[in-house]
Amino acid sequence: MEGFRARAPGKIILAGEHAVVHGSAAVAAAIDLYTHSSLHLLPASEEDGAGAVEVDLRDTGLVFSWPCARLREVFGDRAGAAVNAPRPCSSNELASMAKLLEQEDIPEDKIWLAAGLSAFLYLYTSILGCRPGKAVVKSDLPLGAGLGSSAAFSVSLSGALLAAAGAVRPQAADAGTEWGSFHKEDLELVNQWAFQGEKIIHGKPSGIDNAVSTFGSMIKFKKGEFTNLKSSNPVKMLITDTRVGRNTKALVAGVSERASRHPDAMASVISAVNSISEELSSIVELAADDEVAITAKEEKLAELMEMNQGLLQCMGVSHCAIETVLRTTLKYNLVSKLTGAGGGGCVLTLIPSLLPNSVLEKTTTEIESHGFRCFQVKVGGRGLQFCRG
Ligand SMILES: Nc1ncnc2c1ncn2[C@@H]1O[C@H](COP(=O)(O)OP(=O)(O)O)[C@@H](O)[C@H]1O
Ligand SMILES: C[C@@](O)(CCOP(=O)(O)O)CC(=O)O
Ligand SMILES: [Mg+2]
Repeated sequence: MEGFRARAPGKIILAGEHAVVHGSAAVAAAIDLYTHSSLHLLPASEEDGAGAVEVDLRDTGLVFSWPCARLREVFGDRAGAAVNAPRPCSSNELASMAKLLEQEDIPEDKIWLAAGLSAFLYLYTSILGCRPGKAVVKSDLPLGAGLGSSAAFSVSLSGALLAAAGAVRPQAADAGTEWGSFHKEDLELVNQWAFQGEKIIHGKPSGIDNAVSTFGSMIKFKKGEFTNLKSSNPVKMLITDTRVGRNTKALVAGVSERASRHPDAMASVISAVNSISEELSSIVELAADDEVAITAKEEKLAELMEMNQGLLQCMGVSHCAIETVLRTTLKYNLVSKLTGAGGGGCVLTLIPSLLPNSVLEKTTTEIESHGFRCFQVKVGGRGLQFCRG
């Protein structure tokens, strides 16, 4: 039985989250934590309508399965309908999926999974129709913590599903690895489908998370368009997961509500964030080849991150756990900002290249004494990759 495996990275947002939903520029980079999706198509049974679509969500320990006949009742038989023309999920389809999922007895403490399951069902049936198959999803990322697990989920699933449908052609594996990529136009198709999945999970996504998860690297993103940033010096970040659960859809909606209550003030906040992202993106690309130049560059990045954090607070998306991390790192002269939707989740701390290891260790120990979890990631790596098996 042939298998299709895809992995897509999570991301950090260095500047511009939330404001990017309202048209501002933002800067994001892929990180070396991945969501893996694998897919096996099962032979269609002779008896029409037999077989099932199953998804095993390893991070939650839950497996869901729907008879193909039941899926045909909900979605119709749209096999191969418009694989090359991604289209949004209609409100009728969303309502039908919600009804289908009501019968699943999702545990109350995992009810947030319903959004991911709807995205799965929509992507699966849109790309492959209602034919039997089994998908397994597993992630290195904390889910719902600001590191783009929803985009990595939609991108890796779209990659595996489109490869199984024969709509994209995987390239040969890179030397020394089992992973290869896709041609640029294939990545664009994956990205468009993944955006439809993000819409189901986020409500009103900007598209930055699925773009960086698909294409990798570090990007400046504005109104659906993006450019690659060539960072000549590595950007080192400490990530703190506050472990405070939150939901991107609710936070994005909260910022929009604040914007409709205070349109002029919020327009100024969004415009200030745009200037910060534009300046940050040009600083990232500056070539700094001695210690003095590197330090000057890092000081500017830190100051911009600090200003961005202040504006995120203005938008109402900080949290007391985030503020605790900010206060702790400030004691060691280090600057932090939330990343992703905020309201809990993860915080970034810029690690200057000359920072003594002992200071980094002390900072980490003190942050973790509050019950938070710290880790480091590689920034700006590959996007979606694929292998068979
Ligand atoms: N590996 C996964 N397994 C199941 N659902 C997932 C997975 N990754 C993401 N999701 C879905 O995405 C949602 C989290 O997305 P979101 O609130 O945008 O946070 P983030 O993208 O920052 O992790 C989860 O509630 C779930 O519905
Ligand atoms: C808040 C936002 O800018 C980023 C959300 O990222 P995450 O889902 O919290 O990883 C929303 C978006 O751009 O779609
Ligand atoms: Mg998300």
